[in-house]
Amino acid sequence: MGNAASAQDVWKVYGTGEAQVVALRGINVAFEWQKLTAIMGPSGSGKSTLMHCLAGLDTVNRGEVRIGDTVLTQLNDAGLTKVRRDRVGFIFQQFNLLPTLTAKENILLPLAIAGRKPDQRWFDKIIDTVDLGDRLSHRPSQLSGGQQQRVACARALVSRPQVIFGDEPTGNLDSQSGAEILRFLRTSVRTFGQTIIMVTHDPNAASYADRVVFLVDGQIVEEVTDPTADLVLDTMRSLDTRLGRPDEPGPPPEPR
Ligand SMILES: Nc1ncnc2c1ncn2[C@@H]1O[C@H](COP(=O)(O)OP(=O)(O)OP(=O)(O)O)[C@@H](O)[C@H]1O
Repeated sequence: MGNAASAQDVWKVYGTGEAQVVALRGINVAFEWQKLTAIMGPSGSGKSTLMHCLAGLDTVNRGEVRIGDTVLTQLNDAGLTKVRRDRVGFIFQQFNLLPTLTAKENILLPLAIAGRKPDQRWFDKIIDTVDLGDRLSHRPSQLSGGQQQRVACARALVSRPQVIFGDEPTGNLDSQSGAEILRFLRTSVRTFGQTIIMVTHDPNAASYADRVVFLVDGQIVEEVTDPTADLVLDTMRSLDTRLGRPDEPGPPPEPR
């Protein structure tokens, strides 16, 4: 059944002339269905850029990005909007909840925007799993950071997207709240068959993943499966002493 998401020879360049930054240099990577995959790498290595390109939040200069069988890089803006609305979910470091809406309204907002009706049984199951039953009528300001992120996780899951993208989903949380979110993400994958791709700086967070891919300077240089935090940490350390920017950066990307 193919892959949940993939990038083939993807290049991303920001700016022009002196200010030009090549953020992605010919990325080839595929993400399996029903797996939790972490993307790691040093600051500035291109993790967020890769995630944004995979999720259709940003365009690429060259190469092909797919969600399922759909080639995102062939879609126009309207097509990309539809993919983002109907087929992917997002969890951000800053939670990104609307302050004037209750937890329940925030969770149901993506469905409301898409004009879809919530499946009550599925909604109840998610609320039960994130343990928010007694907080549904609270506004974000009345919730702790961990509770707000659980609302954001429920919001991402409620529409049953093909892929959920997380950008440092535990980056703003203390270790206990972070662990709750990570356990929840893993449960979503194992129990509900969700596919999740998350960017993280944290070896402990990455250890919850089925697989970790490592970026250095816009290239995928390593990956590990069934990682432990120690293995992730060792791999991160070994990256520091390996591949810097290649002498031959390859053909310059053609602007789209
Ligand atoms: N909008 C932009 N304009 C110009 N350069 C950008 C832009 N966004 C990112 N970059 C550059 O692209 C490179 C990759 O950035 P990106 O944010 O993807 O890295 P990252 O690995 O997610 O970093 P971090 O871990 O610090 O968040 C960096 O050199 C960054 O400065």
